[in-house]
Amino acid sequence: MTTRAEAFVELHDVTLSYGRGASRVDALATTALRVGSGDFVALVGPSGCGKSTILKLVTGLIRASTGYVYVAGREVGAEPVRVGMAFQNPTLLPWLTIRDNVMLPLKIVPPFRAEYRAKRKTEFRDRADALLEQVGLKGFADRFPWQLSGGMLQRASLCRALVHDPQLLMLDEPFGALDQFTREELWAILQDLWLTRKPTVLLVTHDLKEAGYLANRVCVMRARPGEIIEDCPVDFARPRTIDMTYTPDFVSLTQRLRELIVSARGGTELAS
Ligand SMILES: Nc1ncnc2c1ncn2[C@@H]1O[C@H](COP(=O)(O)OP(=O)(O)OP(=O)(O)O)[C@@H](O)[C@H]1O
Repeated sequence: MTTRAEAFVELHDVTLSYGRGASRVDALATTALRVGSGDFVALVGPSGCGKSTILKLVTGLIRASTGYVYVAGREVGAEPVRVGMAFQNPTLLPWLTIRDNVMLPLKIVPPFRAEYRAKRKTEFRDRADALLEQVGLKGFADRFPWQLSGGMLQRASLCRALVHDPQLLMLDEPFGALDQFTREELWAILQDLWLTRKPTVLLVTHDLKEAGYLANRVCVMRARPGEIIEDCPVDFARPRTIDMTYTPDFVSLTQRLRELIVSARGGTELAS
């Protein structure tokens, strides 16, 4: 088995094609990506450039056509890695309370599963409640998902993604369905969660301001074939604020990212 020590996540000369023959889609051309432990990397680019494909490769949902994917120094799938995930749709279970939804990974993911059965439920409950308090949902633990707004559901979904202290947090457009004000509130909450826990984060987003606010690096991709065309460091001090997003340096970063995506699309207009 191949091992790799240096980066927490590494795509080493990976290509990925879906399907075969006439229906084959080359989703990723030769791609290299290295993400250090505790780093926060955003993937941005036009629709269909392969952002979600990279997340699927890193979680082991699909296998690279060529090349290797390493997570925690081992080929993906070789060793279980604690992963937390959040998507555009919060996907909470409607028949469980918010607290029980947040505790779900502790019932499923080893080693917590065994500990849960061994009656550490009270401790786990406190852990879920502390997280809910950190994201401003104190007092909502006993409610059901249908009783919460979209922004509150997404906060709960972040708690569920983090409750088992994942080494790797995968976020696929987690705030894409929310209004701008709620989204900005959640950026602050996610930054706070990341600063206190420091998981390695891969964030897929179409929102360049979101990428610049949250990430330490923004990887810009282009489509057909999908590839990373630029890896931009983002050096603004933490904790970042919404005011920072109006500074000239931040505006010029998002402008540059936008120009890269416009040229990657091969056009002069950008829809979003
Ligand atoms: N299961 C599949 N079968 C065939 N083609 C696929 C499959 N999944 C993705 N693709 C194709 O692979 C390419 C990359 O898809 P992917 O979903 O990774 O892009 P993306 O950058 O996440 O797009 P979006 O921003 O629209 O979500 C696209 O051309 C897509 O149509």
